[in-house]
Amino acid sequence: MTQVQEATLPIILQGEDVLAKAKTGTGKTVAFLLPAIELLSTLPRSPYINLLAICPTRELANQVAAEAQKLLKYHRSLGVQVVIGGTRLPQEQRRMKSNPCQILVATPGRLKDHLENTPGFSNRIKGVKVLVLDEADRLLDMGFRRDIEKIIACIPKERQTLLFSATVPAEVRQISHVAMKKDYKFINTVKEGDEETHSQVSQTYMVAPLNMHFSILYDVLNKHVAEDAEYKVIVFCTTAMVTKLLAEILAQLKLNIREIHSRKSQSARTKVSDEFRRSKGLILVSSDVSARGVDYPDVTLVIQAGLPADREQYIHRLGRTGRKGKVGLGLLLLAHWETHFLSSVQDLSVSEAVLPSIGPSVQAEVNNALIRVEMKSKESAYQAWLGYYNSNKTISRDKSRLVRLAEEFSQSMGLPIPPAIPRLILRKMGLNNVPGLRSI
Ligand SMILES: Nc1ncnc2c1ncn2[C@@H]1O[C@H](COP(=O)(O)OP(=O)(O)OP(=O)(O)O)[C@@H](O)[C@H]1O
Repeated sequence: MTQVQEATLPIILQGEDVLAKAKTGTGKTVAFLLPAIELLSTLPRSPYINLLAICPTRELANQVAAEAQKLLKYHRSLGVQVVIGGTRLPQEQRRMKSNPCQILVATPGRLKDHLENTPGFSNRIKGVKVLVLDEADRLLDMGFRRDIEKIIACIPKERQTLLFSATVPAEVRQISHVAMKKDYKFINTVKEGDEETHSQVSQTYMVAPLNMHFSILYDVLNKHVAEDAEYKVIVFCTTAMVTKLLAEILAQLKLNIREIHSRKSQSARTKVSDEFRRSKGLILVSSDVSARGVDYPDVTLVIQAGLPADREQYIHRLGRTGRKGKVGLGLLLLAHWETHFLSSVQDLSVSEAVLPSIGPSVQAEVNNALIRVEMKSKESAYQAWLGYYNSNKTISRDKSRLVRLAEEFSQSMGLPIPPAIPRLILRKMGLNNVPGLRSI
């Protein structure tokens, strides 16, 4: 057993509610599935759902269901099903009807959909004995909280609840009563004074002007690919559309690129995710859909380009490497005006790396690649970039500066004039009438 499994197993088996914090890649999934399955194996067979596990992303839900499937090898009478957004609802409804399983793994939106639209589902869910919130802090933050509260209102109060994450900010402990009994047990396997990240992962950051970022990324990736024949890299970007843009640029530069984000169809996401799990010699350019929980073995390098949403997201993204005690590398690439983020990770061992000197040939290659990338991708990336930084409290305070920075980003894509943005979108972002932005 891993440390978190050893620490939580006896307590969960006693029927207690548990909030557990353990570093990334240390086996939290088995830690909640194993005792939950043990409990289920003692229940009489019924058409009810007895274990409900909720995950913040579709890839993670698929992975947790696959892990459960493995653990059910010696419990043939138990079954697991997964319900996630982006797939056909009627298909899931038919599957649940023809083969009602006791274990359901779900993403919050689709689960709510079934509660509202699938006949008999709200009754089946009344059988829940164990509720798991995987990546609990994410599920309880503002983006998901309402859905989670609605779902919790539909399942029995008399149940066991398990919350797991690698990060448990103080606010999460305060609001955990939303899901758990007051006398829940908090199990923290990250020792006092120890970092929340792994010491075998070397963390560095670089600070450079935006117009150098694409060249730096290309240079760093090129060197890494040359140094490690078994390379397997994830490059995290701020938004889906910036992810798409970077994937297109790097693919033009002949790197072996795959792309994953919320604007891809779910079948494309699943295909890329499965391929990346199995393969080496690949670079996955990703939005935060891969930030948490997904277990891709042997990732050699994690790059975070631009400001991470917060400290927690930084830790989870970095945690895609260095899993199960393996070594790994992490690089955070920021512009000068993003360096305030560094204070939120100052207790982690993140050290500054020297900027690579970018030769004229690399610069020329990147410029050529930028010319070949479609205008539409650049326009969408610019708009998404503006939206992302506009939602960042520190940066959006000064709107005229925000517009200037967005113009820098646009120039870094080789555009002499920033693209125009639909008026409605500017209004939604609260940026209508801000000088320097063009609207259509
Ligand atoms: N007892 C064990 N011995 C060996 N390997 C294990 C053990 N338990 C789990 N694993 C494996 O360790 C890997 C990481 O586990 P898992 O994905 O559950 O980590 P995690 O702690 O949930 O990570 P994250 O915080 O990123 O979600 C998986 O490949 C899993 O199969």
